[in-house]
Amino acid sequence: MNSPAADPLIQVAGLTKHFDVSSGIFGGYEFSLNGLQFPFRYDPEVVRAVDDVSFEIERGETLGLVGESGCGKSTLARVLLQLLEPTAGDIYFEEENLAELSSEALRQRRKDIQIIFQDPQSSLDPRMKAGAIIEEPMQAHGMLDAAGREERAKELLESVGLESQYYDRYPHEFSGGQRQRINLARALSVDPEFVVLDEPTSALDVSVQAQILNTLDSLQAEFGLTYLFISHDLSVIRHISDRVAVMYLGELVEVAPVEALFEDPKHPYTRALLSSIPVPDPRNRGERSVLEGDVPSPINPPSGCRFRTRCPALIAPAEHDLSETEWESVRSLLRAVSRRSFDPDDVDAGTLRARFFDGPLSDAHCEEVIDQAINHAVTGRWDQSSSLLEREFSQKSICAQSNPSLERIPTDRRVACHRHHVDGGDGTRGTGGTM
Ligand SMILES: Nc1ncnc2c1ncn2[C@@H]1O[C@H](COP(=O)(O)OP(=O)(O)OP(=O)(O)O)[C@@H](O)[C@H]1O
Repeated sequence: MNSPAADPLIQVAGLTKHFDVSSGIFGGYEFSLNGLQFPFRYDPEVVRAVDDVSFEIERGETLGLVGESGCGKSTLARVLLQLLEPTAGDIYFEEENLAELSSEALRQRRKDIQIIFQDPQSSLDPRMKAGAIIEEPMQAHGMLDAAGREERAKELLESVGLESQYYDRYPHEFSGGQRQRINLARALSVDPEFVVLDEPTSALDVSVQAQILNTLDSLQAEFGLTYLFISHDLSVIRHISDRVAVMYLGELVEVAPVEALFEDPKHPYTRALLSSIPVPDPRNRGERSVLEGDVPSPINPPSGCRFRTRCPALIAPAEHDLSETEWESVRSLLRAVSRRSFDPDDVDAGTLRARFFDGPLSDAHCEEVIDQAINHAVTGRWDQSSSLLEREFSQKSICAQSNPSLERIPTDRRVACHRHHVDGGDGTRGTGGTM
């Protein structure tokens, strides 16, 4: 961590979770018999779900965690909750390293960390009444006697916006929003310090969502709770968070106070995410999204910056002598070829070139490469075209050569982007234009 938080409740250092998904019973192993190599080699396939993630959560704050589906948010939450063992890294709770606790101390600590899942239905046992559901964790931790637990369960029902007489009702007698409130009461029953909310409102109607978010706000104040709020819904994240961590392909790319992040996103991925929020303007019907292409596989993520294959701000290779406008045109061609976004039957080399470039490039080598790449593309040789562009341009960019770490930039945030790790930190130095 670059700089410790004022009063961190949770500190996460270099947290990593990889899943071995090698197929077959011998997946992940290489055989050798009497020094001879087995004729088949099974390369381990590893999903890099969470990779070297470090952050802290201050006591009493809500840290929002946002990112596209599959970027590792839920895995991170499960590792934090000790539901999954980390591959590497440490989690400190009130400065205690959870990995170093005895099993009894860890059992006690588990009480302090609770989770609320997305689907309020499946997490409630249909055969149990609300009261018993809320009391179950207290019983497991030996808290209070039966009468004390009942009293506490009834108080909690009221704290979460229900009525104490609901104590004897079964889950099917409640609406989706009410069931999520019962989950909240159950999580709060053991008096936790930290609650992970994993898409807690995604399965609910919009009007119910807002009510639950308001309840979460008041519960935080009443019980002094610290939240990690996971969502892919940026408007929910903006409503609830004090700070926001943006995750892409297993890594954190930006961590910033909520308003700073929404008003002035620094990482190109954050910018792309924010610009894909639908604009509620009837004249502007386009749901503008600059998030082009698919998320690469976490089994084989791109070298260097993992966002570089979709990044509209890829930095020009230092060895090329291109103007900003020229590099922008090269970048557009790179993205168009990798997305195969034109039909080779409908376009000849001259027309395609004119779509991206005003005239010949000032760098003779680049000019030659672009010519070849365009010729490959218009004859349907997509792979040759994209590997040539990848080799001559993308791979030579610093973005492909080293993975930018999450560094504090001269504002109030941390960003993992080479563009911001330069003097001034405004991300505009060097060839490549502004983002
Ligand atoms: N048990 C597992 N075994 C193998 N791969 C897994 C396992 N759990 C998650 N993954 C993979 O890890 C990556 C991260 O998944 P995760 O569910 O953490 O992402 P997420 O951001 O929470 O996505 P979503 O918003 O869709 O829930 C994905 O590629 C997923 O397929």
